[in-house]
Amino acid sequence: MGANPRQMSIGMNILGLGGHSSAWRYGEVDPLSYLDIGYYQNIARISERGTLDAIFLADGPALAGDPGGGPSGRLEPTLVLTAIALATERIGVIATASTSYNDPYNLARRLGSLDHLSGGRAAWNIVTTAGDAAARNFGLTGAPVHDDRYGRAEEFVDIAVKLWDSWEDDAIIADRARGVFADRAKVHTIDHEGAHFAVRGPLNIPRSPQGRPVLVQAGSSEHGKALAARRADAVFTAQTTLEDGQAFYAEMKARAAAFGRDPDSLKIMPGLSTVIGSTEAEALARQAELDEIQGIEAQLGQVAQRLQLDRKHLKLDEELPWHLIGDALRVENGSRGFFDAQINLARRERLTVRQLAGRIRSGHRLVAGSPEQIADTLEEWFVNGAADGFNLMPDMFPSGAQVFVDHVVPILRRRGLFRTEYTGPTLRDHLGLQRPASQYAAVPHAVAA
Ligand SMILES: Cc1cc2nc3c(=O)[nH]c(=O)nc-3n(C[C@H](O)[C@H](O)[C@H](O)COP(=O)(O)O)c2cc1C
Repeated sequence: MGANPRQMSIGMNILGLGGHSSAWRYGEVDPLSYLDIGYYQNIARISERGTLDAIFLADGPALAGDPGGGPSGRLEPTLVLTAIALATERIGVIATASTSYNDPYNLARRLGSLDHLSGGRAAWNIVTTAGDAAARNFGLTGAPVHDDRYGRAEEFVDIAVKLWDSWEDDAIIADRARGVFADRAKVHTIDHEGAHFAVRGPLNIPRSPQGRPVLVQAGSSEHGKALAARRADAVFTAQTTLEDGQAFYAEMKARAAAFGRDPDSLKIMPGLSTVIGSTEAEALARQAELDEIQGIEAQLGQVAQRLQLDRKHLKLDEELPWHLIGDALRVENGSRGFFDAQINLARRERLTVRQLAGRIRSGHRLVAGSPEQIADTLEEWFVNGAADGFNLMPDMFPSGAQVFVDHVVPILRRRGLFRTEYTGPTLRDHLGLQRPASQYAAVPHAVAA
């Protein structure tokens, strides 16, 4: 019997009412659905019916964008994902949370609790949060500089892992007769003293069913890649061309190996924005209708924001103002990952601003096509060393998730590229990741009574 064929992982990224910023105007759901837990639970049930790996929620502790232009706020992810976990049985739940605007003990506790409540299906998408809007909600005048954000993030993640490990797997005894609930020698203080934090521990909940929540990292700068290579189980990334995807994939696998890790223990999951029709023509018509509703001005505003350019410098049918696009310093306040992905695409293909706006949606590669064409592009990246899986951003919910599950998943299954059923209860099972042991196992160091 040969080894199980390599199969892709697929996440469903519920971005508001859809990846297209005008989804709310299309009328498929009430514009306030992004505040209705039933809306999220419905998409999660559809995605679980398609045996997807996880529901993913992006996040930032600030109102993202113009409140007048559309539903730009977000409910707090761990609360939404708890309700999703209780409405589903297998699908994973990935919560984005910032290392810049949280503290390690409370966040480790919140995510550890989600992992317990979901039966081992939780993950943390680690971000450092670019932009001044969030900073100003926490007493700062602007975002901490990129290097400092990541210095804090590295220490933050190490503390969270120590806290999740602070109860060994066999710490719980629960012997009613003898009145012994846990083995004190297997519940450890972590005694962390670092540049940014001092945390004694232990965590006030035992180790979770999958050992620890899965760690996802989103951010493709040098610092982002270094953190992912050392610590992450998966990387959510934003490459827009197969070549860039292959280069990033090879680099990340090599970086993980350089930390002594099995390269397969780090899953590379590029984002993909989709518009799916029964034919390519139908998909393109749907995209054109949404773009028409949105208007080119709003699309240009998104390009300008991601490239940290003033809108007035963008000329619709000309190339980007290359003389204004500097080097890494320009993304001090943005995301290097998104910046590079768009610049590389525009430069390589000499795209006009209008063409670039039509190729990118929610910061990611946009493909509009039939179910076969969507399956083809997923297969192309998966078999050609550019992805272990994908984080999907359909143009609109719930129809965008429904059509993927009903028409693309069956094709992927027929091609042997995707599971037909869940083979285990935890998110680590879905992603093919090992269950990590506690770093304190067999360490003679008991918590002070
Ligand atoms: C694919 C991808 C997804 C991201 N999602 C978020 C998010 O949900 N919230 C957030 O604050 N930052 C998000 N970011 C930005 C970074 O995680 C983070 O804010 C960081 O400052 C910039 O990352 P980078 O410069 O390493 O790319 C994302 C970045 C990438 C590449």
